[in-house]
Amino acid sequence: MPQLVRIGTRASALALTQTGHVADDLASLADLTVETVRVRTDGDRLTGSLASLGGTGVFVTALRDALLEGRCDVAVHSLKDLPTADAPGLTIAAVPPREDPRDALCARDGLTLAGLPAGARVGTGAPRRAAQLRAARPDLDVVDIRGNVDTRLGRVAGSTAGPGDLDAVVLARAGLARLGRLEAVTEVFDADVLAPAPGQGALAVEVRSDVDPAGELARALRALDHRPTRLAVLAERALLARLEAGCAAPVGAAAALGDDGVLRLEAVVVRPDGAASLRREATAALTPVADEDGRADDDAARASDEAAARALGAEVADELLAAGAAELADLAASR
Ligand SMILES: NCc1[nH]cc(CCC(=O)O)c1CC(=O)O
Repeated sequence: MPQLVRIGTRASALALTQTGHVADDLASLADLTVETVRVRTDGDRLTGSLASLGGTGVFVTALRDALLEGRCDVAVHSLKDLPTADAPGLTIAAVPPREDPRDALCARDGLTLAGLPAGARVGTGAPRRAAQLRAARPDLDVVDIRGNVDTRLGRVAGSTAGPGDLDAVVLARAGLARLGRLEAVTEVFDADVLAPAPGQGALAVEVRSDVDPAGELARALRALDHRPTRLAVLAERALLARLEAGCAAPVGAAAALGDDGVLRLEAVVVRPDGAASLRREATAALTPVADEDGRADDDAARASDEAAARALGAEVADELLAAGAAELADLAASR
C-alpha cells in the first residue's frame, strides 16, 4: 500500500499549479499517493487591503495551521512570501529547482522599458519594483496595483481580460511561466536593472518537523530538494533577515551557485523614490561536490555549506547597513 500524503494548497490559480507540480513530483519519487486539500486563508476569505489583514503572512499562516493541526501533511509556499523567521514545529524539507528568478515587463504592443514613452503608466504593488523602475526611468508614472496574476495582466492596454488602463505591468517571470502566460512578457530584467525579491522563483515545501525520516515522504522530499537553489535562497533570505527588512522593503537580491562551487550574491537597496541606491556583491567558496541532480549526500558538507550561505547573506547585509541602507530605504518601516 503506498503511503497517503495530503498536500495543502490555497485555491488561487498560481497556488494550485505550484502545488500540482510538487504533488506530481512527490508521487513520482517514492511510493506515495498524493491527495490535494484546499485551505482557505484569511487572505482569501476576508476582503480589505492586505495591510489591514497584517501583510502577506495571512496566506502562509492558515496553511501552517493546517499542517500543525494535521489537516494536511505537506504545504507548498512561494518562497518569497515566507517570513524569514523559523516556524516552530515545521521544517522546510525541500526547495525544488528554481524557475528563472527574474522580473518581467509585460507591456502593450511588445514595448520594452526603454521603448515606453515618457509618462507611460506602469503598474506594480511592490515597493522594490516601484523604486527600481523609478531609478531606471524617472519619467514613468508608477501606479500601485493589487490582485492576482490574471487581474494584473488584464490591466495592460490591449488585453481583452480587463480594463487595459495601463501601458505595462511588472511581474515575476516564474509565476507567468507556471501559469503558461509567458507570451505576455516583452522584456526580462537582469538584476543590475531590476533585482528580484529574495527567494523569488523558488518554492518551499514544508512539513511537520517530526516527519518519519525513514518513511517514503521524507525520502521523496530529500530527492526533490535542489542544493544550488536551497543555498542561493538561504543567502538571499539571510540578507533580508539581517537587514531586518520585510517583504515590502525596496530590497533586491540575486544569488547563484556556479559550477565551480562559488556562491555569488548581489543585492541592492533602493530609496523608494529611486533617486539613490546602494549595491554590493560578494562570493563564498562552497564544497564543490554535488551530484548531477544537485543533491547533497554528505550531511557535514551540507551543514557547512548552509552556514557559509547564511554568512554570505549577513556579510553583504552588513556592508549595506554600514553604507547607510537602513536610513536610505527606511527599512524599519517596511516590516
Ligand atoms: N507576491 C506575489 C507572488 N508570490 C509569488 C509569485 C510568483 C513568482 C515566484 O514564485 O516568485 C507572485 C507574483 C509576482 O510577484 O508576480
